[in-house]
Amino acid sequence: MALTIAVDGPAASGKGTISKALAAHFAFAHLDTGLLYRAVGAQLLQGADPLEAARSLRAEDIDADALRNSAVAQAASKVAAIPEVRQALLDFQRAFARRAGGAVLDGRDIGTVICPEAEVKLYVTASDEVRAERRYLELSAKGQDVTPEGVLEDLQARDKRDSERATAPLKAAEDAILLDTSELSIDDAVARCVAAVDAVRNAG
Ligand SMILES: Nc1ncnc2c1ncn2[C@@H]1O[C@H](COP(=O)(O)OP(=O)(O)O)[C@@H](O)[C@H]1O
Ligand SMILES: Nc1ccn([C@@H]2O[C@H](COP(=O)(O)OP(=O)(O)O)[C@@H](O)[C@H]2O)c(=O)n1
Repeated sequence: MALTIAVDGPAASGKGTISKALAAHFAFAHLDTGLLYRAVGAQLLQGADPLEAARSLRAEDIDADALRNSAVAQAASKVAAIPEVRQALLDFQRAFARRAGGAVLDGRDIGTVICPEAEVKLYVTASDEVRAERRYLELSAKGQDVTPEGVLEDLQARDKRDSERATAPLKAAEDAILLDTSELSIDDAVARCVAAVDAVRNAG
């Protein structure tokens, strides 16, 4: 049974890790929608007009590794507050969600705006300190010049901007399953999500 799985949550909560694992487990396609906003944010940093950048974005041009740093993340959350930018990225995400073989999308507004009809919605959280520690370890392992305090500030500033914006703010859909991963290993978090998806598949 092909499903759409929507995975939302704040920065570095583990939603990408869970989404990738769900896609591999169920042989569904996966879209990290944050990369779309990061790609537009990176172009803003190079002086481009964000709306032009969003309209001309080609998914195949996105270089994920080059986009995973704090400067691009901040720029992403700024362009993400522009309603026309979100609108320009909407059709691509909706088309992806309807793929015949099943799809997992992760972001901020997947369960609320992009795929309100998704059969499974997960909202992944973890405490600020845990998320900052994980992101700090991730970025410093890649050789980036980051401090734990700087990473915590980056996450909190983005979460505030993402939650308070008027268009498609970060929030759990009313019918989302909430998962706090603060005290869960990756394997345990993924196992719970697989079980949640299986419950829907078996009921359907
Ligand atoms: N349950 C977990 N326990 C420990 N580390 C985790 C867990 N989930 C994710 N991570 C790690 O935390 C970092 C951020 O996870 P990621 O999935 O990229 O978050 P998000 O997509 O929400 O930004 C990654 O380095 C990832 O390996
Ligand atoms: N569906 C989405 C996905 C990301 N975003 C924005 O893009 C930024 C980067 O998203 P991301 O998912 O790559 O960030 P992390 O959670 O991985 O740190 C977020 O802070 C949001 O501002 C969004 O507004 N809507």
